[in-house]
Amino acid sequence: MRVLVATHKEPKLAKLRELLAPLGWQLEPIGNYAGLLPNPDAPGEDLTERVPVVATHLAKLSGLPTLLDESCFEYTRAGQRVFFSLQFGPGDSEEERRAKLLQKLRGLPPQERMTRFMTVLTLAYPQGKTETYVGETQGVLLHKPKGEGGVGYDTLFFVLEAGKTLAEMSPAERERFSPWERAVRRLLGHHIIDHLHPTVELPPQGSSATLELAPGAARPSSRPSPMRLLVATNNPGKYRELREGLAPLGWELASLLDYTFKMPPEEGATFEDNAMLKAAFACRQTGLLTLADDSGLEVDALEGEPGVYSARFGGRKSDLERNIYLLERLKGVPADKRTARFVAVLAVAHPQGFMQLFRGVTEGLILEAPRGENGFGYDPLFFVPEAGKTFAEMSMEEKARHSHRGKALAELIEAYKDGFRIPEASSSE
Ligand SMILES: O=P(O)(O)OP(=O)(O)OP(=O)(O)OC[C@H]1O[C@@H](n2cnc3c(O)ncnc32)[C@H](O)[C@@H]1O
Ligand SMILES: [Mg+2]
Repeated sequence: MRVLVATHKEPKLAKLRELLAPLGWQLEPIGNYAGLLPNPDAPGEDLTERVPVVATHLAKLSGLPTLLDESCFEYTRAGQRVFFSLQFGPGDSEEERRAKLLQKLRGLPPQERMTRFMTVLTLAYPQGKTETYVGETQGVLLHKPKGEGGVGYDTLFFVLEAGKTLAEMSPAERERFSPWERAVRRLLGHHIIDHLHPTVELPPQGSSATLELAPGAARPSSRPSPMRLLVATNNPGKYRELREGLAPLGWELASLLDYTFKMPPEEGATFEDNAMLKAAFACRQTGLLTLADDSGLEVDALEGEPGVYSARFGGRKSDLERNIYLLERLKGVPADKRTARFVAVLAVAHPQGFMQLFRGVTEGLILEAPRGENGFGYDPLFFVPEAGKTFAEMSMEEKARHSHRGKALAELIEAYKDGFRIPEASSSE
C-alpha cells in the first residue's frame, strides 16, 4: 500500500521506513504541507482530536492513506492539565522549531519542566476512516539540547528512569522510552497482528512447531538481542516460573501490570488456540514481542476435564475451591485410576507477524489430599511419580525440571538462545 507521510524531515521518514518495513508499505513524503492545511490553528490543543482531523484533511486532498504525527508536552499547572504544543508551523526547520521551544521554555518553572511527552500518530484513509495511536513517556525538559540521536525534540527530553535524554540513548533504549517510537510500534503491532488468526493449522501434538501466520507480510531482517518480551499472564504463579525460566536469555521482561488493557476471554478449544489468542492479542495491544502461556490439567477419570477449563473448573473462583471441587469429582476413584497430566503451551507472538509454539507435558497422579505449600493452582494435588513428590513439595528449580512449563520453556530457550532468529520454516520468499 502507498502511504503518504506528512513530514518534510528526512531522518523521521527514514526511521519510519525502518520501523514499518515489515508491513511492506511504500512510504512517500508529502513534503512541505503547510499550504495544504485548512487552518493550522483551528482544531485546538488536544492532539488526539486535532491530529485525526488534519490527517483526514490531507488524506482527502491526496487520495492516499496519510500518516501524521504530532507531539506535545503535558504538565499540570494549578491542578489543570496544560498542553504545551510542539507545533510551531509545519514549514519550520528542525533548528527553528527547537529554538522556538527553548525560547518558550525559558520562563518555565522547574515543576512545569516535569512533563509527559506524548505523541499522537494517525493513519487516515481518504474515505474518512482513521486509526490513532498514542505513545507517552514521563520526563523533564532541559534548557539545552543533549545528545545526537533520535528525532525531533529527543535532544531536549530527559528521561528520569534512564538518566539521559532520548537523543543520548542507544536505538534499543530509545525503542523503550521514545513516545514517538511507542506510537509507531503500536501501529506496527496492530497492522501486523491483523494478519494473525488463531484458526491456523495447529502443530502436531507433543511437538513444537513454527507457524507462518502472515503470508502477505514482508520478511523482516533478523535483529540482535537484547529483546524486550511481554509476559502476558495474569497469574502471578505462572509469571514467577516464566521469569525464572527465561532468565538465561537475559531479556528484559514486561508484565501486564505495565499496561491497562484487559485480556480477552479464552474461548479456544485447545491450549494452542488459547495461547495464540492471548499472545496475539497482547502483542497487538503493545507492539512488543509477547509470550503467553495456556495450561491446564487433564484427568483421565474425568475424560480429560478440566483441560482448557482448568482456570474456571466447576465455576469455582479460587485455587482452593477448585482443588476441593476436583477432590469431590474424584471421590471413590481408586489410586491407579487417578492418572492425569499437566499441559503447558507457550506461544511467542512476534510483532513482525508470526508465532512460535512450545508444548510441555508432565504425567502424574491426583492425590486424595493436598501435600506441600509451594507453587500454585493444582500443585498440592499433583503427584509426580518420577520425583516422588507433588509439585507443591518441590522448590521452584525442582518443579522447573519436572513440570510441563519447565519442559516447554526448555524448548523455547533452545530456540532463542543464540539471539533473535527468524525461524527457517518461514524464511522462504
Ligand atoms: O490466562 P493467564 O492470565 O495466563 O492465567 P490463568 O491462571 O487464567 O491460566 P490459564 O488460562 O492457562 O489456566 C490454567 C489453569 O491451570 C492451572 N495451572 C496451570 N499450570 C499450573 C501449574 O504449573 N501448577 C498448578 N496449576 C497450574 C492454573 O492454576 C489455572 O487455573
Ligand atoms: Mg486464563
